[in-house]
This record gives sequence, structure tokens and C-alpha cells, in this order.
Amino acid sequence: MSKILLIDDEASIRQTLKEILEYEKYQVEEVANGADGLKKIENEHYDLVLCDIKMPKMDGMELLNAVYEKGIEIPFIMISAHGTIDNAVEATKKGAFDFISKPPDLNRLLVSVRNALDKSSLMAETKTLRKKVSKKYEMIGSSKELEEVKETIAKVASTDARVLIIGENGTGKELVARQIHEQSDRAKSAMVEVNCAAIPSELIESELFGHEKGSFTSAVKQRIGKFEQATGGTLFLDEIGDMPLSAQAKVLRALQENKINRVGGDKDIKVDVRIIAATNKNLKDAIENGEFREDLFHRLSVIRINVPPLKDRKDDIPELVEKFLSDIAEEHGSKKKSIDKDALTQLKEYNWSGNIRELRNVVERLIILGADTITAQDVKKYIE
Ligand SMILES: Nc1ncnc2c1ncn2[C@@H]1O[C@H](COP(=O)(O)OP(=O)(O)OP(=O)(O)O)[C@@H](O)[C@H]1O
Repeated sequence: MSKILLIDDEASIRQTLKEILEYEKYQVEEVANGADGLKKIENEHYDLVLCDIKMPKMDGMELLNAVYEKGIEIPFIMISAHGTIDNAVEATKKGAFDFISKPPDLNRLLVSVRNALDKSSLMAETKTLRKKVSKKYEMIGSSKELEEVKETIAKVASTDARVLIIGENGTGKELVARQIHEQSDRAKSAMVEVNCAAIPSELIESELFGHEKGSFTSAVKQRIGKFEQATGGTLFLDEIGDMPLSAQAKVLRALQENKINRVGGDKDIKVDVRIIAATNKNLKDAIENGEFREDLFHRLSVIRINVPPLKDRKDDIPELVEKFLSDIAEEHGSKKKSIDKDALTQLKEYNWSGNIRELRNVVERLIILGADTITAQDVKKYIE
């Protein structure tokens, strides 16, 4: 049942609204001023606040400000007898969901309440999803090497600087890109990923820039490319070292001018994206071999982040193993297994050419095939 907080200094209005809302099966609590309202909002969860503007102690606008300043996400519907347009505009500018003048038109009020509650449940859902996503992309490990990577992420995230992430397969380059995006002002928009190695070279330009209908045989509809999809957010160009030279030229232009052209189109389209690229190749060698444009390399690598291989940060292994034991047990819906000290020592001795991805796979194998407490014998038997 949705819970609504009603704030108004007029007892008769509170009484009427409470009766109507309770009749509609909402749970309603009421207070007579903004200051008491703030206390309630801080201590309890409400799905919606219905709030008068002119009140003693703290008025409706002040309350709205205080709540949003504290970062509490809850929709407000403002109600006022002093229903001027100015009030309405100011309230909605400050983030109120709606503004209703007194005496309230009850049908309009109920529609507004319903819509605001829909928004509230969407907000809650987004919050849980975001928490789940950020848990999924958490970077585990406190070795000196990984701490340095995390520090660089924290420094660059809030800027729009382009970042080139370099590291072997499975070291966590995508995770680094996700962290930069999550910690940036662009986090409310999407991070769109393109795996440049996975797309056939004849399709990559259409994938990145989109195409107009009829621009090539299979272009039966107009299509928006990844650059446009990422507007306002981040575009992650994974395996950039595998991008064909013709596409490199176009990406360079997009980066220089913040404009793109759809394949078969003649219109320039402005794009606002932050670019993060990643590679496991040595791009300097690729430049020497004529496979990668030097000018593009410099454009992309304003900031470089080297993600060290797991064999150079073995101190992270126990924490990573612990995390994978929990995550995988949760995925399988089974009881979490433990691992003994000798088994961990054994894992630390291995050279992990497939890095963290390989470690995760080995832990999964050990969970399925090993004893309840995973032993060094299990590790020896199942590591390869
Ligand atoms: N520090 C870390 N903490 C927890 N999980 C990690 C960490 N680093 C990597 N992983 C996990 O290891 C796997 C591989 O990571 P990721 O895909 O980011 O690597 P990558 O370097 O982008 O790989 P590739 O070059 O093959 O694309 C993923 O499942 C990821 O969640």
C-alpha cells in the first residue's frame, strides 16, 4: 500500500484529503508544518508528499529544498491557495512533480497522485537496479597496483577527458570503463559499448554512425548508430586496436568536430559523448605497422590507464576468490563454499595468463567439483 505524507496547516483540508485518499486505499499520515514534515521524511519512508506552500515554521518551498538537498528522492505535489503561476513554475523548477491550486479539484488531484506514485515506484526500481549494476561492476582488490588504478579513475571520472585503457585480456578493462562512467556526471545516461573486434569491417561504420534508409542493400530502415545512442553518456570502444582504418578516419573526424554523418546521409549531426577506448594490443607497434592512425591514438589517449595483469598483483587473489565464491553461490542458488589457506596459497602460485576471467572460471569449477571446503588438492586437480 502506498504511503502518503500530507502537510498542511489547515486541519479541515487535512481531514478532507485524508478521507478521500484513504477511501482510495492509500495509507496517509499528516502533519501541520514543514519542520515536522521534514522530521518524518528523514525518519520514515514515504512514496509521496502532498504539501501546502504557505505554512508556519518551514513553508512548502523550504521543505522541498531541504529534502532535495539531503538527496532524498521522493515526489512532491504542491497545493496552495496562493496558486499563482509563479509559485507553480518555481515549485516544478525545484523538482516538484505537480502543482494543484486550492480548493483542489479532487479528480485532478487523484490523477496527479496516481501518476506521482507511478514515478515513485519507477524511481525506487531504478535505484535498486543501479545498486545491482554497481555491485556487478565493483572492482575488488586492494593491492598497491589496483589502488593506483582506482585513484586515477577517481581523478578522471568527473572530467570529460578521453581515456585509453590498456591491459591483457580479462584484466578488468571493461570494469574500469564502467567505473569511470558510473562516477561521472554522465552516469544518468547510458554507457554504450562497441566491441570493434566483433563487428565485420563492412558493418562497423553503420554500427558506429548509423545509416539512412537505402544507403546499402540491406539498409531497409534508417538506423541510429552507437555515437548517437550514447549522446549525453559514454561510448566505450572496446578492442579499438582491431578497428579498420577506414572507420578510424571517421572516428577521428567525430572526435575532432563532435559531429557525425550517418552512412548514406549528407547531414552533420552533433553528438555529445565521452569516449573511453580499450585495447590489449600494443598500439605503438600497430602504428609502426601502418594498422593504426597515430593522430587517432593521440586523440584517444589523453589519459592512459594501464590495468596490470593478475600475476603482478597476486595480493588481490584472496579478495577476488572470496567475492567469486559469494557471487557464484548466489547465481547457482546454492550455499557458499569456503576455501582453506593452502588452497589459496596454491592459487597464488599459478600464473593466470587469462587473468581475472580465468580466476573466476577456476573458482566456478572448484565450487562445482571441489569439496565443501575447497582444498589445495582440489586446486591441483582442477586448475587446468
Ligand atoms: N577487480 C575486479 N574485481 C572483480 N571482478 C573483476 C575485476 N576485474 C575483472 N573482473 C571480472 O573479470 C571478468 C573480466 O573482466 P573484463 O571483461 O572487464 O576484462 P577485459 O580486460 O575488458 O577483458 P577483454 O580484454 O577480454 O575484453 C569480468 O567477469 C569481470 O567482472
